[in-house]
Amino acid sequence: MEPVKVGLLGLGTVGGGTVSVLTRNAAEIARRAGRGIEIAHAAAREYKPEAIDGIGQIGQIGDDAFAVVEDPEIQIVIELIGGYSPARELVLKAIENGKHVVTANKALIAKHGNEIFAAAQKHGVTVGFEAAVAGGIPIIKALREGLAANHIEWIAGIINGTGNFILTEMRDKGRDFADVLAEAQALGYAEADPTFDVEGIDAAHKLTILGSLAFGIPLQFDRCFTEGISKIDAQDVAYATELGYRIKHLGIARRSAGGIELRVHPTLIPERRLIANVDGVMNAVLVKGDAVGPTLYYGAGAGSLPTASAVVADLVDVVRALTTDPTNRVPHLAFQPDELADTPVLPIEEVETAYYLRLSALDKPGVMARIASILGDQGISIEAIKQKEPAEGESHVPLVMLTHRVVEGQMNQAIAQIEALDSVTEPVVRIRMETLSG
Ligand SMILES: NC(=O)C1=CN([C@@H]2O[C@H](COP(=O)(O)OP(=O)(O)OC[C@H]3O[C@@H](n4cnc5c(N)ncnc54)[C@H](O)[C@@H]3O)[C@@H](O)[C@H]2O)C=CC1
Ligand SMILES: N[C@@H](CC=O)C(=O)O
Ligand code: NA
Repeated sequence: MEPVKVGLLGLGTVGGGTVSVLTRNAAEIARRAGRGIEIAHAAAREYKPEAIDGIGQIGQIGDDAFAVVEDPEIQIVIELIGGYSPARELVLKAIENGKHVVTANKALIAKHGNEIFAAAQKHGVTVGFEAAVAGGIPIIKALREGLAANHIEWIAGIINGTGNFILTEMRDKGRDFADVLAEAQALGYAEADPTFDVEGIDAAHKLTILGSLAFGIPLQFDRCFTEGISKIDAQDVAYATELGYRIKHLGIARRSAGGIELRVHPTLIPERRLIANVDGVMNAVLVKGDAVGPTLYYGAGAGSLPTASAVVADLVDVVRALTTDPTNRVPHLAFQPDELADTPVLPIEEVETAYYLRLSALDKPGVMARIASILGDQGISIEAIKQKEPAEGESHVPLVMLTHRVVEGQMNQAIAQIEALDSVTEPVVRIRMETLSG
């Protein structure tokens, strides 16, 4: 049989890796897919030909991405340019032209996925996006297929490689934030705009997708609570370590009584937990299903070849299904499109969790009692408290506390009252704790 002709948009970190993987493993991939796969037409504004193994295998390379999606020879378009626009227009045009799409673009799927999947359904084509979440880890496949029997209770994941790389290097080697970020950029891990990595936006894109796959709800990126790693203080990393915890940037999607929690934020995790020991660019996703129990998926969350592994896996899936009836294909969001639920996504004020608090209070009688009574009035009980040594010549002492679970709205009120005390001069630092198994 003739090889399938695919079009490739973007020849950067992931695009280049995709060309390399398709070249080096061509024979095995063809044995799996049932046909050879040929990159007949590629487009990139910029690329380094010398850095891409197999570049010579590409039929035609130009700089006009729309020429690829309009090319009648192309059956499948791989979108690896990133960003919202023109990626959205290119993908919609490819779909309208009856082409299947594979993309690594989580920003695009999280924000425009509902529109894109509806268009794909209308035109009988598939959009693969395995590379969009946790890089090379086949987590989308696991949720859509491997765990299809389960009522999913929660998901918790380290889903940004750049952020995890930064936190790990800072903790283990005492390196500077900006210096590690520059290295992550040089290694091709970071987003075009690295604030997406460090402010949690990239993780929120990915969690939005995971939440929809797990709970069968439409994609709602705007409802995902998002806090990044840029404000994590070295003091808190050290205090957390003393208390037996690691600080990781976690995405949590969880069913609770009132709705669904979708939140990404720095999180204290007991250091004995496997996920607390996932370091560097590695990602890990924990999924708890009612039948299977907890499951854990681990692998490289970013980088050229690991991400290309997921892109090419999607490509193989699409090629295998080219001749099947579109209605028999695995649904994009794991649930049939007309079976998506309108379960609300909860505002963060309604989420219940435990907290690490650090505050700086004047070292005089009665202050601690006042703070304890504010917390008590909000129904917040303290599990552990440590008073640290004040810095030389300082009249304020750092107080570190771990609380039991409380609804965030109540914690907000307690923190506002504590910060209003004359004896407390700096904002209270609050880091949420991982309490899923509790
Ligand atoms: N780098 C990584 O480790 C991972 C990246 N991703 C996603 O993969 C996608 C690609 O990322 P990277 O390869 O890292 O980006 P990159 O910046 O290395 O490469 C982007 C490529 O697209 C080209 N391009 C951009 N706009 C274009 C346009 N309008 N027309 C034609 N060419 C255009 C650039 O010239 C370049 O060749 C993004 O959506 C990113 O979020 C997903 C998982 C991991
Ligand atoms: N910038 C992202 C790339 C992969 O999705 C990350 O660092 O995780
Ligand atoms: Na993946």
